[in-house]
Amino acid sequence: MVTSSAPGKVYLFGEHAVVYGEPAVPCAIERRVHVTATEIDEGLRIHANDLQLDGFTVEYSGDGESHPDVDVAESLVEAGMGYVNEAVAQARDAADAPDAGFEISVEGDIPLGAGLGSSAALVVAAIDAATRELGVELPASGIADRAYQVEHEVQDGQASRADTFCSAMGGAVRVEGDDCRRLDGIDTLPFVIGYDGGAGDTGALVAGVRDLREEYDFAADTVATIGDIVREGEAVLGTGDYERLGELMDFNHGLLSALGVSSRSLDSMVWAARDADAHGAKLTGAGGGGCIVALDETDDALTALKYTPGCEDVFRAELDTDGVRQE
Ligand SMILES: Nc1ncnc2c1ncn2[C@@H]1O[C@H](COP(=O)(O)OP(=O)(O)OP(=O)(O)O)[C@@H](O)[C@H]1O
Ligand SMILES: C[C@@](O)(CCO)CC(=O)[O-]
Ligand SMILES: [Mg+2]
Repeated sequence: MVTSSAPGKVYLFGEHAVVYGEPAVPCAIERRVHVTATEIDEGLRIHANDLQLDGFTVEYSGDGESHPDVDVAESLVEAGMGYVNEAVAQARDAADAPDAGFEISVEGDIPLGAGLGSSAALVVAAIDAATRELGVELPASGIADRAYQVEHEVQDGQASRADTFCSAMGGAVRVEGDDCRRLDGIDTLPFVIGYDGGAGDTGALVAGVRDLREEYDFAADTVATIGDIVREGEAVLGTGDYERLGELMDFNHGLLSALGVSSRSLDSMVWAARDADAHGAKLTGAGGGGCIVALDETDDALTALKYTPGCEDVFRAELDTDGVRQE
């Protein structure tokens, strides 16, 4: 039996534009998904107690046609099964053990579908735990690569390497197409996260941006401008100039909003943080609902968000310099 964990992330800059080859800077945060893998004779049995609806938890067999006997949206179940099935397939491939059976248990403290990269953390931790259980130790970069294949597959070809690379490596990273690297010397950033309790449909949101980009040259320019913000931002990152970083985050949020991926609750959390004198604030991840990230080393944005209608949870998220690890 092996347990591995991997962190979620926030985007300092660059989500959505990264899908079109612009750079992005995601940062791992100290919120993790833990996956325990135990080799069994055959098949795949999954325990996912976080996949809850109306008090039901989901347990299912990943093989065959059987679906869990609970009242959960089919799409949720399919996605959940897809991530674990494909992660296990990657582990079997890496260990050259095509028939290995697994019992997999998943638990985490990353809200699902909220822009904090729970799917990437799940896939990265699952590949690490399952390969180790089979006696194979992959380097973090190898896990990142395989985890990307899984997200790409499950999300119908609409995934960048950003979430999976960040979760596998930890820290602040820079991703531009296939070029992925860790940014050295960034140990701390004062992230405050506001969560509206909702979720966005990543596939639909990415498709919406793609359509706008195809329809309007100025939407394509907007995506390219996000790339300019990222290039400016990465130059500022090492200096610790939070004032300028925040200004660039604000600009990035405005452009994401123009691309149609913000929402009323995300906007009101962003404004609550700004009104409380955060250096800057923006949505993180696919958008549509879920989380915003603000930069503030005082408790002011934290307190303001606590009293913001539509904000269900607010917490500080330390930058996690550790990526995937065995527990
Ligand atoms: N702890 C968990 N247990 C079971 N399934 C999980 C868990 N965490 C994530 N998942 C799977 O990942 C899906 C969420 O992935 P999705 O990409 O939609 O959102 P996200 O990764 O949280 O946010 P984003 O990709 O915008 O950063 C869930 O619906 C579920 O299938
Ligand atoms: C919206 C997006 O840029 C980030 C989702 O966390 C999609 C991706 O990069 O795969
Ligand atoms: Mg995801």
